[in-house]
Amino acid sequence: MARTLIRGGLVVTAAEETYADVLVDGERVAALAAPEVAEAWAPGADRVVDATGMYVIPGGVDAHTHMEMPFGGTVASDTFETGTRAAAFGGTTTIVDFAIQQVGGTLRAGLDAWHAKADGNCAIDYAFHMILADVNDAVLKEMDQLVSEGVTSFKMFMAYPGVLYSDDGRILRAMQQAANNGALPMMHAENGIAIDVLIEQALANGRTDPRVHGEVRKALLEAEATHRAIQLARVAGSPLYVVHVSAAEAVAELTAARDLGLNVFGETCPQYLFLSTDDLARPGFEGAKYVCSTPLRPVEHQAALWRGLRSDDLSVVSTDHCPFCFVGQKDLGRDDFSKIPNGLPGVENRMDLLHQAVLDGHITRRRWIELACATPARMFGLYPRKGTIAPGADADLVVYDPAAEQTVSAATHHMNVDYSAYEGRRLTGRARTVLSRGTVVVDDGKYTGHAGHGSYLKRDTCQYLV
Ligand SMILES: NC(=O)NCCC(=O)O
Ligand SMILES: [Zn+2]
Ligand SMILES: [Zn+2]
Repeated sequence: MARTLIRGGLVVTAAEETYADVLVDGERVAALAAPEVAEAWAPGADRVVDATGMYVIPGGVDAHTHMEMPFGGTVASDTFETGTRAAAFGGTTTIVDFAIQQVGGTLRAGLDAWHAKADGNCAIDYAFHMILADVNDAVLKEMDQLVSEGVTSFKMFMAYPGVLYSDDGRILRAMQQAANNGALPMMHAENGIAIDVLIEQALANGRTDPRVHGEVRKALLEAEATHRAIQLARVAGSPLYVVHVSAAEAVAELTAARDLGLNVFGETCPQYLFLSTDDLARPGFEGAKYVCSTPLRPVEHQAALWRGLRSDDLSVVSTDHCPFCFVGQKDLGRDDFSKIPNGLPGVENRMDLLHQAVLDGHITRRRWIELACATPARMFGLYPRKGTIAPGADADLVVYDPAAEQTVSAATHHMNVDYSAYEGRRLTGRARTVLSRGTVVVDDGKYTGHAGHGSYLKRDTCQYLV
């Protein structure tokens, strides 16, 4: 089993920052050691990585991706192979993707289909949540089985009527089941029925361009659904994780719930922190590149999101990576914004954007690691195997250069999509060397991993409950 020594870096975890050498034995971290101890270990090492002037951080855990997701008559453009490779370049070493139940189908069939897409193709480790698209008695029983197989979180949609939507009764029943089997319900909280009325009215008035997507998906309808989801979870006695929170009013609902001591958690995504309705309103059809749901909000909402991230009313930053090419995919909605496939690319950019947030004073360095590595690992039952650097943990490690300058661009990114949502943005900080279970998968800008290195992770239940 190969031994690696990572020498001279500042080890940053959610819990502490310390100068230490990291000893890796095979797939695991063996120890964090003082230089004299590492010195004695070094002759037996197969590889020594010089991390002087660098941070050594846990690999990122992106708990919200959609590789190869079918949506709006097309399929998200990153495969598990291309998407996980891009994630590795960006310092993310674990993804939790969403398997989807077909309406009328079983959870088993949905999960098997996602295993078939991912198996043998991933550059980094991966796990699955399950999307419940058709809750019924049989599905409720199947949920228990999935929990025992390590699929311990279930996403439901209050949005997208006729597609992935669940009504309140179905949501309540699934939450009751989760209250019994330990699973974590996840919610896409937007009032989709009301939004569909506003979409129809906008189109009837000839308003077809991308900016209207942001206008009809109102912040109040995100807040209303967030409130309703929280009350349903209280009635069921289950915890709740609200995905891709974008509106200040929705953060206020989470704050109120958390002030009551409820097991209610919020996630936001880099696009809501760094982009806004100004991007949706770009000239011509450019705004289509920024169509996602929940939508980008006016820039004023960002302050509430940053505040929520500092106060832990928002506990996780995931990407909701769901890329669609501008040419051939986003343009399905050229004459009707409601036909633009929803989703943004970002799995490669998350760690760097959040590091920039550290430099900009929004969050501390340790909070960066907490939001992007430790808490998602805890939330989804992967800790301490993932999300930290400690003896016995998987050696998913990033040697991070905090001074490297980069200009984000589709010309240089590794995601399989023809545009970058952050094109031209200058960032300081970049992953230099990335290890996944002890194997160097990215080395100084070069990919050294391979498809199939990534393993499926069977997850425990949520480790973040109060
Ligand atoms: N978010 C988005 O726009 N697309 C992916 C599906 C979802 O998460 O709702
Ligand atoms: Zn969603
Ligand atoms: Zn999503």
